[in-house]
Amino acid sequence: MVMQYNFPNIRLEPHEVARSKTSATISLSAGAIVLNTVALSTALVASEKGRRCDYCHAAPAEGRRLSKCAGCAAYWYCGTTCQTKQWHAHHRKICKAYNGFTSSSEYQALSVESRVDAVMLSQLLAEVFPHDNFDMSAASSGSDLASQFFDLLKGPENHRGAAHPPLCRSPKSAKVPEETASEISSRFGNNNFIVHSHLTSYAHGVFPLASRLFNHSCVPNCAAKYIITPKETVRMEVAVLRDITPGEELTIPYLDPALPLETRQRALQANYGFACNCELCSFQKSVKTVPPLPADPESVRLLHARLCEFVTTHVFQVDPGAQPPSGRRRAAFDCFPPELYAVLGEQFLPTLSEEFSRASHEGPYDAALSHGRTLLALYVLLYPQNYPQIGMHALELTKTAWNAIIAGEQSGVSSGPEATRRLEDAARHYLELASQVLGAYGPEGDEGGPLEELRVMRSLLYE
Ligand SMILES: C[S@@+](CC[C@H](N)C(=O)[O-])C[C@H]1O[C@@H](n2cnc3c(N)ncnc32)[C@H](O)[C@@H]1O
Repeated sequence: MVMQYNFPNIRLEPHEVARSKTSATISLSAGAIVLNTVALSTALVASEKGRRCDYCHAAPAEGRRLSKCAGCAAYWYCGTTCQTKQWHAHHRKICKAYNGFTSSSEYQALSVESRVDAVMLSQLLAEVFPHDNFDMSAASSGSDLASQFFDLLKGPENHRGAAHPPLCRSPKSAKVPEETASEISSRFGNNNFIVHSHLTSYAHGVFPLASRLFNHSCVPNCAAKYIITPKETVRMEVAVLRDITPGEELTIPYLDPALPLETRQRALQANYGFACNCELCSFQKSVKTVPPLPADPESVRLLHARLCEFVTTHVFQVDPGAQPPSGRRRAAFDCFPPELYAVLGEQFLPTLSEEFSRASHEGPYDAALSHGRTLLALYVLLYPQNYPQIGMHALELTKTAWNAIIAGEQSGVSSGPEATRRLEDAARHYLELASQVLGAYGPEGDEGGPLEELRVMRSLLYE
């Protein structure tokens, strides 16, 4: 049966290599939500167990505690509503076996990430076949999430007949036939999302509609975010990052676009079976040799300064007061000068990020602001317009500039009103960028978070 998908403002269309793609049918503005969908199954990562409700993912309010399942003592809930819903959805088929399963050698042999997937696959099987009849034709012929799941493409590794992860099943539940487990598992790896709040990952989730609709690009024009509502299952919203014209394909990133080219290509090939040819990959592939970073600090400083200057000229005004760029992103890749190729090296971004993080916590603040400014330039170059990581980093820079002002005042060794004014200008400049980017991405995840922090910073800097 050919499934029909109808949505306002977007349309599924044939794609030459990816089976299908989703395109806009009307003009869309940055911030528009093109999909709002629920998960078929989710599983918290180990570090979040007991810190969030296993059903709705809400963290308990201050002074409140989660209560644990009396059967396995391994699932935690914010109340009986969530516990009952989870019990009927899948936990009744897993509870009695859970502890034996997680202490088994098969489970212990898995990587941390694969353990989460093994639990999620077990939950998903319980959910798709609530009566243990394992009738795949019935499960795939409806119009619900389960049938949408069966309409997904299989992952590349499963075409080679890879084994499915071990399954958790309570002794009284019927054993899942191998063929069924393999069939479901074959759509698992490449249709699996990392669920996050304020860009910190906390769970894995299967969202069949989102998987069905969106292809990958390392220069995506959309991004997924997650909406946590107490007593309900988590929802995914797909937000448009920039203005879109009718007919444009809508894409999301399957991985972090700022990862090194080789890492991205390897992961996309292994997990999804394709070679990415987006404009970022094409540009990075055209750079045949990435030179090592210069050894002497003065040359490194010059490299940072040139990167900031280049990005300011072509993409985004990194510093307040500079002339805004007139070019566009595409042109930035076309004219990226070989003298800057060293910044594309695998270690440049992680090292810079670490240096910024350390100095912004421990000081000195001028070093933090200097590293953070170069990191902003690199993010703006590598990530697409309004990508949420740019906004989060701009917010960190705002706070760092503010902390530098306060530290100067408190120590009594402030370097004068001119230096304070420059810091205030910088803080306001970063605040405006953070507001634009995070405003387009919109509310998501746990309560509070970056939008609340932006509100606080705005009142400190303008009131
Ligand atoms: C989650 S699905 C995306 C939806 C898919 N196009 C469909 O028709 O169901 C992921 C699969 O789509 C294909 N795909 C996604 N992005 C692609 C891209 N940029 N280039 C080529 N194939 C892609 C790959 O086969 C991948 O395993």
